[in-house]
Amino acid sequence: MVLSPRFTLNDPSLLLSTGWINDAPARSGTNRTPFEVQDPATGEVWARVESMDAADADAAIQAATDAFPAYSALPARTRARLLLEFDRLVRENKEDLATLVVMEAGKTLAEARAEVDYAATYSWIMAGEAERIQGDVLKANENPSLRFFTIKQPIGPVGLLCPWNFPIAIALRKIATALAAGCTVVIKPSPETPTTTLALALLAQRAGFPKGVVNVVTASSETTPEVGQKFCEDKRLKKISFTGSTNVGKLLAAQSASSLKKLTLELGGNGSFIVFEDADLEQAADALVANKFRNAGQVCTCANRIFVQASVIDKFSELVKARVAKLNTGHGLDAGVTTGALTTERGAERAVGLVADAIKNGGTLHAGGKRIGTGFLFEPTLITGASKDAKVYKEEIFGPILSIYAFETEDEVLKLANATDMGLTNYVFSQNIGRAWRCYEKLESGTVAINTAIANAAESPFGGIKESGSGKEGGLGYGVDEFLIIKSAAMTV
Ligand SMILES: O=CCCC(=O)O
Repeated sequence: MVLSPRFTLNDPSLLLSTGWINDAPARSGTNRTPFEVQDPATGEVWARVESMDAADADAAIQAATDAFPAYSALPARTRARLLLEFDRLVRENKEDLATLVVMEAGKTLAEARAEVDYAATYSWIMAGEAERIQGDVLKANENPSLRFFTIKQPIGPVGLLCPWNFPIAIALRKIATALAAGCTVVIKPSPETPTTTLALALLAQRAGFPKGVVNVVTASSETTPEVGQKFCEDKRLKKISFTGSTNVGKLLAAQSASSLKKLTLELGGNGSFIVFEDADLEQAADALVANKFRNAGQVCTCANRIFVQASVIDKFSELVKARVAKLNTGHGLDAGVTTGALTTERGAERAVGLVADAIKNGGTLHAGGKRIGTGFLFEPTLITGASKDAKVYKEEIFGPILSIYAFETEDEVLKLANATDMGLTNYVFSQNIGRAWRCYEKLESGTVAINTAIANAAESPFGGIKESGSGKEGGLGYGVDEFLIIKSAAMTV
């Protein structure tokens, strides 16, 4: 393990470099070379983590399978108490978890702390969900002597596949929901961000979750495809919850076909941020900059296509430009930094290509546009006037690049916003309540945020439509239902 001198942890035991199976550090059976974890802001390697493969995943799945009967039989209140202790430990270790998030994902410390707070809203709400899992009693409509019942039961051991952009929030959201439902888990973090997931597994153990309930398979970028395939094809796992790209989501769906596994897929977005001439433009500009440059733009719910009504586009663009000029890009642990790094080298290179393509397609660059330093830092970038042939319009940007387009009418912008295969999150800024409501109803996305950049919270069900995925996470009942089966009964009285 290489430990960067840039940081220390209050509890150094939280930094693990192996997988985690049956409540113990787990090495790969095939002795592969451990994979490297880079500091995205500098490119330095600061940790090496066990590279596990499909055979190691098999052992983790067996551990979750063995633990399932006893764990799923625990009273809901016991599961709730375990989750509350887990939640307490996450909050108690907030600084260390946030530091790990900065070091592996490249966020600023403020963003990483906010991510830990956000993550813990899921462990908190899921503790309550454990006790709210109930069934129904129904009288038969045609036959007075028949009664129907339903009970909800945990679906079984589950596989959780996580991305690198919210290493703690997405992992904890999935783990806590599965545990509330009574499922045991095998989780595979992204190769870029394994250490926060491992710290969570250790905290789950400290919270008292029984052996084998939470298992972690740390795969490298080389072994990730075989581990993903193993999760999908192995019949002991009854469900996969995946967050990541639409392409990988489609691949996992195809691989899961042989076992007809239940899937929750949180996939890519290409959301619109619509600013009408009757909007509070200052509020909309603040929200846009907060939304677009959060985590250097690497958020599936980031606005991708910014549509501004032609009558206010110049004024609005100036407001945005002034705000972008105040952003300060750098290492997330350094004071005064507002915008961290892209998490991967390929992300930074892609951003370079997207800017070049936007300029080739008629765009004017008003700010940013370049990589900085030795790592994967990229300047917050503002472009106007690019055509709709530009990749920044057609593809999910996933970087700190903001590209603004003009529209004339409500009908026109709704058509433009919906003309995409994606349907995750759209944003609408207008002081006209009727217009805002019409947009909410007509926009084709799982979420519509109105006059706010905050689209998600643990109490609100989150999940896309169209090629942005299927199923929900969080929300009251919705997220936990994804990890449950409904069993019906009929009885003569
Ligand atoms: O990148 C997607 C995660 C979005 C969220 O949980 O707020």
